[in-house]
Amino acid sequence: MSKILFISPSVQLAARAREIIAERSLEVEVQVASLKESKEIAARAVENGIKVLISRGGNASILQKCFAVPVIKVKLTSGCYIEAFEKIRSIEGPVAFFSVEEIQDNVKTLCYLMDVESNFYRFDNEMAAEDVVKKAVRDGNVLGIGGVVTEKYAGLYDLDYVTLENSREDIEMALDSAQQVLASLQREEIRRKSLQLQLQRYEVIFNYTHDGIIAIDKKGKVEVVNKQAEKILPLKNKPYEGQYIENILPSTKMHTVLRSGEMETDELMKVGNAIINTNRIPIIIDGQIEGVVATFRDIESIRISEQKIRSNLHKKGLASKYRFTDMIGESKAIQRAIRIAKGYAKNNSNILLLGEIGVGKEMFAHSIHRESRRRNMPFVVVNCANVSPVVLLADLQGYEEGSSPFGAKGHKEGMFELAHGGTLFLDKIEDAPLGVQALLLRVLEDNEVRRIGGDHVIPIDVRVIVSANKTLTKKIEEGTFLEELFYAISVLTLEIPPLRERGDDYLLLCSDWFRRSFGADFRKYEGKIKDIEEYIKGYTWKGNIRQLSNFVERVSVLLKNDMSVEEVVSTLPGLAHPADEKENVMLGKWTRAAVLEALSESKLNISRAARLLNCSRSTLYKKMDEFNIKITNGTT
Ligand SMILES: Nc1ncnc2c1ncn2[C@@H]1O[C@H](COP(=O)(O)OP(=O)(O)OP(=O)(O)O)[C@@H](O)[C@H]1O
Repeated sequence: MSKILFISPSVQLAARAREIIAERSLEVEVQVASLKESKEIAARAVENGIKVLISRGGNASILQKCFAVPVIKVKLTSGCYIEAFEKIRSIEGPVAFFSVEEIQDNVKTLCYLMDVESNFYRFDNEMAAEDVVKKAVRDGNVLGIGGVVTEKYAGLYDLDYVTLENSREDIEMALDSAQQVLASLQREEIRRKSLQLQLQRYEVIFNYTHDGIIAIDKKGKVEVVNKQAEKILPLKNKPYEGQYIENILPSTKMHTVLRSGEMETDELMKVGNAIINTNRIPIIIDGQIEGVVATFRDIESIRISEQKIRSNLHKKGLASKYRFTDMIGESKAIQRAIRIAKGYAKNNSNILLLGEIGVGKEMFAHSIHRESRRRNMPFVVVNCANVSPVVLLADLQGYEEGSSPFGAKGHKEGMFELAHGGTLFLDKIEDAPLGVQALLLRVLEDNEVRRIGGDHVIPIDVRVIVSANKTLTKKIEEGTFLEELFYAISVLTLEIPPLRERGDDYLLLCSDWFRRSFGADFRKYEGKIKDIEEYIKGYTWKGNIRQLSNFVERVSVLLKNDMSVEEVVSTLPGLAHPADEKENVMLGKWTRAAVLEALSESKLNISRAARLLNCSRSTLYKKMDEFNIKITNGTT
């Protein structure tokens, strides 16, 4: 549909315009209309989507006054007067020029040079047109020159008349201008729409983010407040926009950032019962502070919703059970392993955990998952030892209806599918049969899995952590473990030290397990337990963690059966030579996230947070300073 309408006051002009439009294959509609009709026609056209109007003389002036759309005028250039001046030369007496706008100066100059007595009459509507013609006749003019409106009245009052017609160039110029105006309007429209889209997008983000947001201008007046900010903060004096920030949030610190221009991030504060994390960011344009935007996050509620997700996963048995803080051990060896594991947790590559039986490989896998970005997604454990290849394949791949290798009914999701988005822990990978190894290699390479009997592949996003003992290398040499699979799973490798290399950690483990084993009765047996602990202090534990846990269990049973300490110690098999040296160096325990979590859990109570982190208040203050964690008393 055409977007340009040419409203012509004369039939002749319309015919010429149509000719040019057809020649140049333009999309322009042409209509002939008198001064009276043109307004109505234009109104309808604009309603139907016309974006640009073209017209001439009085019509054009009226349309310009009445409509917001651009109106392009077909101008009467000096060339239009050639015919008129030919005629003037052949007559005697004054000549009347009729026009809506001022007659061009060069026409007046020509009259002067040709010694023509000329009178100029202007009008701006139909009635005025008749009046000016009557006046011209009364004034004794012998010839009238003008457009089609006055032509009609010249005939009526018997005035000889020359109708001015536009040249081809005049029409072409108007058509070109109209095309250019339309093109720029359309460009503007596209820009406007994309701006609107962007604005709407920001509005949605602004109102549906979990963060509260407040923006103030350079005078400290509130520009916007989102819904979350209202929920999180005790704001006063609605409506907020246009008010000084202090009026709606008296203890705000946004104006200090407005003065300093320095951003303040991750400040913690207590608002009512909630712990809020705040960022205050100055908006700086060309070196000038133009305002401040502050974001607020209720960490308590985030923690609660994360807990909800985790508890759902727990219900399904797909959540990790341990985190690094559950790990007992202060030896250099275990702390080094924990530090490396925490580094691996941030990465997304597959991990190989190497270590003897019961050194805590599975506990490390759980903790790595818990520390990783995938923490709220499933953690799935698959034991590769002592399981038949058929069962293991069916467990990993899943099967479609009617394809169960055991004739079971229905379909089953495979472990890879269950672990989607999270972590799959393959325990004792060295025992995986070759067929299973081949499947694992395929899945790890392609990131997709196909159920047994399935006809389509399922894309998966899973991080794989595997555990193995030292026999893995031997199996690769023997050819019973695929070398390619080893490379795929061992991008990051962590060797977990055996308990005998962890100094006095066995004592810490014992003491923790005794507490758990005796529970509420601990106080009753505390004396005897202390004696046992004193006794084993002089020895080095030669067994692994599992043996130590069995030892604690046995001692607990014996003590509960009223055996004396002497009797109990006589049955201690795992103890050997006295420890040569004590290793008790704390390393790598501190992360910003751990400090924030402890502060959040303790509701910003420094003493409680320090207890949670197992350190003194002054150490905690030092660490908060190091990690740039500030606690303020205000609300923002
Ligand atoms: N540092 C630790 N602190 C507290 N408990 C631990 C620690 N390391 C291991 N344990 C406990 O010891 C037991 C054995 O740990 P885990 O199952 O993680 O070892 P593993 O190396 O995976 O054993 P396996 O070789 O038999 O698969 C678990 O009950 C675990 O909770």
